[in-house]
Order: sequence, then structure tokens, then C-alpha cells
Amino acid sequence: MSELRQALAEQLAEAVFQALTDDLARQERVLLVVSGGSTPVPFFKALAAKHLPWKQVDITLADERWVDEQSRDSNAKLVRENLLQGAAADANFVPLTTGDLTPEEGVEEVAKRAASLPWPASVVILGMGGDGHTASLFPDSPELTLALATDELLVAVRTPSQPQPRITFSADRLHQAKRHILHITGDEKRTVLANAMSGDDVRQLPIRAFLSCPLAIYWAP
Ligand SMILES: O=C1O[C@H](COP(=O)(O)O)[C@@H](O)[C@H](O)[C@H]1O
Repeated sequence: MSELRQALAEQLAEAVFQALTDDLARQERVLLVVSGGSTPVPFFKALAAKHLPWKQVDITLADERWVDEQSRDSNAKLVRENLLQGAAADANFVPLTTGDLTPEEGVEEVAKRAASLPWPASVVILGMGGDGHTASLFPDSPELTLALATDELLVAVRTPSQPQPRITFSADRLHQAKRHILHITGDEKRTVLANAMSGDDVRQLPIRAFLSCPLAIYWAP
């Protein structure tokens, strides 16, 4: 882990800590939506070390692969092992999978679970892939149009470029958050983001759906 990426993770953790603390001064519970993938691990560790009233914090994911929670591809496993540690284990984590075989079968149950969270989210932290996807809004997904347009909470997606089916919060639900942050690292993602900023076809680079939220960008080389 480079020093710059570590510093970025710590600055992001401080910003999220401040946002949750500010909201907790006005409301009983707060919701934090995080992303999976490899980028957020140092951020999760830095946030877990913050002195928050964790019992008042709900945490869920922007998206999830439809895999067993023990799978190394599970975003829930990543959150449990890196964020829900120490005092932060008192947070209420709401995962996005069920025991159903497919996300199409499980999406309704997950939506019921997610509906009980204290929306709007205080903060949504998005990641981004090299193809411009964010959450599980992929350029090559047949369900992209639905996920960008629906006012349902969640959408089951099957994407040719991805090995597993997935479930994702809809763009509408993510848009409703009070604050939006994009956490990315590396020159390749900086170039993808620059391309996204110089055009407007959301289907080509789905991160474009969040550029005017407004979106705070946390980037390090
Ligand atoms: O598939 C996913 O990838 C993106 C980015 O992941 P990274 O490994 O490049 O950091 C992530 O935002 C998303 O939640 C995850 O499901």
C-alpha cells in the first residue's frame, strides 16, 4: 500500500466520520452505503478505528455479487473482515444476498430488508471499474436501462463481462443520498474518470450518472 493511498483512505475516513457525526446530531440513526472491490480496504480499516456511536450506524453495500458470504468474491465478507471490527462491530450491517439460488429470486427479500434502513443515506461511497461501471451498473448489462430508470430499491443484474450474477441498488436510490463520494486509485481510473467528464452517454460509462450529484472525488496515484 503506497503512502499516498493510505493517506487518501485516512482523509476519506475522516470525512465520513464528520458526515456521520453531523447527521447523528440531528437524527437517531444514520445509514452509510459502501462499495466492495479492492480499493476500499484501507478506508474500511481507518473508519473502523473512529470513535463513533456505532450502535446507531447502519451499513449496507452499493452492490453485491450473488455468491455465498464465505466466498472471496463476497463484498459482505470484505466489509465484515475490514470494517466491522473492534467497536465498529456494533454497527448494524445489512447484506444484499439471501439463501436463494439467484438474485432474481432473492431481490424482493433484500428490498424488504433494505427498505427498513434510515434512508436517505448520509453518505454513499462509490467505486469505479476500468470499464466505467459503478455499483453494479455495467455498460454491458442488459438491465442497465432499468437500473438507471427504476424507482425500485434494487435490481438483479446479469452482465456478460462478469462471472457472477449480481444485485445493485438502483441509481435513483443511490442518488437520494445526502452526500456522494467516489473513491478511486491509479492512473487508469483517472483516465476513465477524465473520459467520463468529457462526455454524457451514461450507458457508455455509467459513473456519469453520478457526476452531478455533486460527487466528491477521492483519488490517489
Ligand atoms: O465489482 C466491483 O468493482 C467496483 C470497483 O472495484 P475495485 O476492485 O476496482 O476497487 C466496486 O466499486 C463495486 O462495488 C464492486 O462490486
